[in-house]
Amino acid sequence: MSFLTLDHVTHHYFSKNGYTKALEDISLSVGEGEFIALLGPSGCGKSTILSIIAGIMKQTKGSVLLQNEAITDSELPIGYMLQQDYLFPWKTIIDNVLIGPKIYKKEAPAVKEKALELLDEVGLAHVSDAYPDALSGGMRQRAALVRTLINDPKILLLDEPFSALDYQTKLKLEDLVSQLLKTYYKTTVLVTHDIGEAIAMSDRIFIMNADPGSIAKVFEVPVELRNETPFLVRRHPKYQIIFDKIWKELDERAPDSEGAEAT
Ligand SMILES: Nc1ncnc2c1ncn2[C@@H]1O[C@H](COP(=O)(O)OP(=O)(O)OP(=O)(O)O)[C@@H](O)[C@H]1O
Repeated sequence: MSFLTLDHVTHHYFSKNGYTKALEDISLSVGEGEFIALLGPSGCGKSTILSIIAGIMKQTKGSVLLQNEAITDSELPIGYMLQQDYLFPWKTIIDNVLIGPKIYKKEAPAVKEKALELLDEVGLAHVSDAYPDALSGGMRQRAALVRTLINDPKILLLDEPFSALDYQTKLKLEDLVSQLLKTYYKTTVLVTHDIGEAIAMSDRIFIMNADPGSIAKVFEVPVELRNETPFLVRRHPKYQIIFDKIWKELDERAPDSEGAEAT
């Protein structure tokens, strides 16, 4: 059964520069606990999809359903993790993590205990009383992840969350995030430009067309890869096969590709 459904979603932007058809008839469904990735050329509407799922903006046409019902904002069903961590510099890590429960009046000793437990799981227990500027980029992103998870979102939206990190930190964080999301059985939509990251973390990968944004192709990541950690996926013999197929699909869609010019 579908947990998250986009049903014939179309979105048009109207601005002083005119009118942009950002998304055209997007239909996709994500199962509970499934991890999907959206890959596609710049401007194909990946972030627009996330904003619509998050309820930050309303689609022009179509519907977004959670367990077959329209999403309401009453119970914090969506968690968002972005390239920037947006931690408040004047608050300690634990207080940053507890912002959601505070806003939603769900502060309780048990929630703080859970927050400390999650910080421990991501290796940040020792800096719970530190301020964000004392932490490295990778540590800050881990804190941002805990800040999202403490609200127990039904869906997690990851918008290029590792793209500002150095390569080694990024690989380590992919492993940690992947393991944590599997443990908590979170349904996740990742937007990335990194094919390797999409393969390493996802169950299925949606390749998008631009102008207007639409789903071009869906790749299922082989089950043998899904059972590995993201770091080890990259060493699996099947990794290069799926990487090459996705590369070819994206290359055909790149604005300066020979394939695109030939059509
Ligand atoms: N606020 C806006 N007003 C007008 N047009 C917009 C707005 N936001 C996005 N667009 C346009 O909608 C289309 C989709 O944009 P979107 O940012 O969702 O793409 P994307 O795939 O996330 O791009 P990138 O990979 O570069 O982040 C683009 O043509 C973009 O120029």
